[in-house]
Amino acid sequence: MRNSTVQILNDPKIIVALDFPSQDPALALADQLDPAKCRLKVGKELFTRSGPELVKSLQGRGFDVFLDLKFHDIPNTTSAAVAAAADLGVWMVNVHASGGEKMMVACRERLESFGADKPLLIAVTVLTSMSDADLAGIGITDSAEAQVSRLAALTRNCGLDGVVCSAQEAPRLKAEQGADFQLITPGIRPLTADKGDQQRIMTPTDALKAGSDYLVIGRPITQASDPLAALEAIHAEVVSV
Ligand SMILES: O=c1ccn([C@@H]2O[C@H](COP(=O)(O)O)[C@@H](O)[C@H]2O)c(=O)[nH]1
Repeated sequence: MRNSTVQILNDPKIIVALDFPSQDPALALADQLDPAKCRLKVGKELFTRSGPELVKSLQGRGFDVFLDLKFHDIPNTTSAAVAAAADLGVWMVNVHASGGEKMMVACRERLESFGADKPLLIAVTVLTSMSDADLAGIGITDSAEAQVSRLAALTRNCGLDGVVCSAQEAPRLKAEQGADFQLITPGIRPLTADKGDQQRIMTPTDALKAGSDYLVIGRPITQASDPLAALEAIHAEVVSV
């Protein structure tokens, strides 16, 4: 069962991406962090190495976990995968919106049996590492903003809780899909941080002002010389937005 205590008491907006190669550095960082100030994201590398046990270890430390495996497969396979994530008691799980309507509806329906313990189900629109030119390279001639808008509308019509998008798209999506449709935004970069491979970026404060519900932040925290200080600085910046 999901630990909902933290969620009831408060609603941390920062999700720290634990993009580490193994369990030890991930837990070492988690042990410095406060579940009242952040949630944690487990992605493909860490989950492939350390799996459900690592998720359980993080939950045992009081953290809500976003399992960011971006499932993209046929409806039967993907819905079984999100049910497996729900069995793990994660707070949030995701699929790719480009998997289409039948896949997303199958996932939502499969989670209904989990009742109040079901995780939030969200869909990735256009990866924040992609520009308009990158989209053209895969045959999508619309802008990233237009493609995100189209996939967000599809996601909402399928009854999911929200999308992963860039904070740059947040004002348009809030206007089109409503305030309750959750926007989870990676590509967050404090002014002094390296952009790295991200294309559609925004600062933490600007992202919240634009309408982001949750900020996914990895390297600006995990690669900082003092990760705890980096998180504290971002937390202090956004707590009053
Ligand atoms: O569109 C997307 C979807 C997921 N991500 C993930 O978020 C973090 C971002 O990490 P940074 O180090 O802050 O760039 C990472 O785990 C990605 O897999 C994304 O960036 N964009």
